[in-house]
Amino acid sequence: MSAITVRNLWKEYDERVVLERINLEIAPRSFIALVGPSGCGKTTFLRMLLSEERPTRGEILIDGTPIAGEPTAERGVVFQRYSVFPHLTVLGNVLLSLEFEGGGVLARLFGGKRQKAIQAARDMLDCVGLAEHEKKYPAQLSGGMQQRLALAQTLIRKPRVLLLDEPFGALDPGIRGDIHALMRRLWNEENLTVVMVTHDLSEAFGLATRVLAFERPRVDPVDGDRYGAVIKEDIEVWPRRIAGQDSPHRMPPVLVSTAPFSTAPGRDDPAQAPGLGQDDLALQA
Ligand SMILES: Nc1ncnc2c1ncn2[C@@H]1O[C@H](COP(=O)(O)OP(=O)(O)OP(=O)(O)O)[C@@H](O)[C@H]1O
Repeated sequence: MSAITVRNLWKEYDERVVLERINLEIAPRSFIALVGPSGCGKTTFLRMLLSEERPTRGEILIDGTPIAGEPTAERGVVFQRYSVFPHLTVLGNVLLSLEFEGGGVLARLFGGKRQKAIQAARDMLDCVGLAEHEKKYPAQLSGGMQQRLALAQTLIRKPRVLLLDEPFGALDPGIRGDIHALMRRLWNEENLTVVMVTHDLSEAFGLATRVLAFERPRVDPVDGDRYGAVIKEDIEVWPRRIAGQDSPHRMPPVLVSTAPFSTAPGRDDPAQAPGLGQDDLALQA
């Protein structure tokens, strides 16, 4: 389960109303796309789901329980900017995520636990198509590969809710097709409810089960900050997509890449394999 309930949510910054009267029921394993004009509050909404921002009014519940006041492992996030650590290898980045989960930045895994963690990290890298690149550093990866690494870092912690803030916005169209296929597969295979902010309508309709459009319905000509955005449109994508039953051939061909997810060398491949890093915790087992 990972149903999200949003009740009468408002967000104001000083006198500025950004969002108002947001009411929403998100079913478990939905894939929600948030679209809308720049500045209408999409990222602010996502940050409230993550607890990086607090609502001015209203509440957010996951499975009927109000969300914790700070980010927790049940909610994972991937941003447009690459969030990987440049001085760690691919494997080191994923393993560090598990070590953080163990209890903050000072946590360390030892012995059998560490071996298990390394195996789990390798399995996750295999899942996102980076198994052959575990010894490389982020600078040696393409943009698409770095975003796959960011996804692996987040998913290794087994979040129930995955929050994506324009995660593929910086990728060129060919690579986006590959990572869309990966995203579709992860949503189908993992037990995830996904909320994704995007400016790309074809991405929204190509991946999501439901598209929510935020917009300011009222404008005060004297006080532009008086009214916030609301959910103006709430569109269920048709034919209906169901997690675990979705397959690329059911989707409108114009909206999605039909290219199968591939780990073969090519445009999304890095240059060279580097040596091992002395400071990489993953490789000190
Ligand atoms: N910490 C903050 N303090 C004050 N104002 C903020 C803060 N964070 C966001 N805002 C304002 O809230 C509004 C909504 O911002 P937000 O980033 O959520 O919009 P968005 O829809 O995600 O925009 P974009 O599509 O351009 O990323 C903007 O006017 C922004 O300036």
